Amino acid sequence: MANHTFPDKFLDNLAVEPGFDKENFIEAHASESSLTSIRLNPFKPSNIKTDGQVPWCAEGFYLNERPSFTFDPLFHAGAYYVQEASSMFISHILYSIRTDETEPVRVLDLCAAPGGKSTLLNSALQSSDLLVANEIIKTRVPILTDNLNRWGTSNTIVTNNDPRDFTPLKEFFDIILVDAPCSGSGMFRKDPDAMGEWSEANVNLCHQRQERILADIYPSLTEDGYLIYSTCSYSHQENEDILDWLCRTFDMESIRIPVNKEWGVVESQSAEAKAWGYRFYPGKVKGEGLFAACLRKRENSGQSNYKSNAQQKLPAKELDLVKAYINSADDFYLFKVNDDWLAINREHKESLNALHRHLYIKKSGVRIGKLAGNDLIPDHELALSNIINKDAILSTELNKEQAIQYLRRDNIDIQITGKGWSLMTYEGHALGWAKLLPNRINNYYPKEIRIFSQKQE
Ligand SMILES: C[S@@+](CC[C@H](N)C(=O)[O-])C[C@H]1O[C@@H](n2cnc3c(N)ncnc32)[C@H](O)[C@@H]1O
Repeated sequence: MANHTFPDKFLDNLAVEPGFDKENFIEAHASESSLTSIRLNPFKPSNIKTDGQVPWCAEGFYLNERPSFTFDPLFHAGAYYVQEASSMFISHILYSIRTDETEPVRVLDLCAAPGGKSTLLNSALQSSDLLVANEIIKTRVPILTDNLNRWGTSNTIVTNNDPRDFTPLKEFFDIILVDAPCSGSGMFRKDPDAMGEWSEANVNLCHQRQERILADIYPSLTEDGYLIYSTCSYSHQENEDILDWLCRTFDMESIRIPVNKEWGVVESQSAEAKAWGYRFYPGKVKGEGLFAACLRKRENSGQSNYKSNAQQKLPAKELDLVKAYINSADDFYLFKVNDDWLAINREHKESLNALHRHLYIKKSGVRIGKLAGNDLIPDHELALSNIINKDAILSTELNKEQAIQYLRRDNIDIQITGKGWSLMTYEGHALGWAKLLPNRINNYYPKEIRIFSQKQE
């Protein structure tokens, strides 16, 4: 950080913000030490050693050293996600606003890739709740689906759409997270080179884009639904000014979120509407820069009809074959896309059909696989999912070295026991599939996500 200086006007602009401590902020950015934090997957319990809890997230933990995540099979199994600690505050907001968990909700994460906040939200949801994770940029969709596949839940749909494509889905989502594209100053400590790209002109452009995104998505929020807005920028224009614009343009009320004083989070209020915002400054919090706020919609955008009679006729024999691979199969809506069988929690069938009419769906629930005669060619998504019926399937437990060989798609040094499709597991967590043959193992770990690096960091 020593060779980087803050952009002109950046610190002057920040100096007027409540709770901003210039010296402390500069010192935090000058320090060489970087924070590493992970969030454990509640659906894949593990014994990962951690070094202290992230105060605002029960599943968030700091690590004193940054290990080589690439060479940790548990990372590939989805036992945890590597996430910056401040971001985890979004789940604190979700828990604060959601007082009745028996009432299912539809949640949209509009700007979702690479999926940090999608997996965070998903951890706080039940299978009867639906999470739609959307990413506008096509090339960023695969990383989002990979991360959600690793998380393993079956109540998630991934879409690849512009925010404006959601406008016709009137009153569809009960909770929308807009983790908006922003000028990124909150990441200066992690990525000092970003300082060179910062400018007031870009902050203004970001502000305009944020307004556009929010205007497009607003009709799809239900009356009394919650909008969670966040950025990793410190700029007033992208934060409190956006809250004022929302309250001026729409009928929305600000929601105050309880924060513990010891967390170091600064509560701010916008100038006009006095809407609450939560500012995270490195040096004050153990995390990077973040702004987050929550508002409730108080008007109705005119309901659309989402009832659908769409029904696929599915061959009963095939259906039975597929069901054998799923736990509590009757809880799922099974359907086919081309030759692939997929499963999503039964409650989400209508939502899926409604979304299908407006959006490009890239993932829905869990892809089970293809049938070839009486055999299932199982999909990688099924291996990582928490709906797989492990009793019906052969498993091969690997040690760390063998797991790395498997994740690289190398030959695995192992005595073969059994025959046919086998889950390859590490510490009991599935990594993917292999086919066991009498004298060799065919490694089916997906090529695109294999470990490419030869050297352990
Ligand atoms: C801050 S990042 C999201 C990080 C993500 N929520 C997470 O926690 O992993 C913002 C995302 O917005 C997307 N984006 C860029 N322009 C956009 C636009 N005009 N509308 C919607 N999303 C946009 C970017 O591709 C990026 O994935």
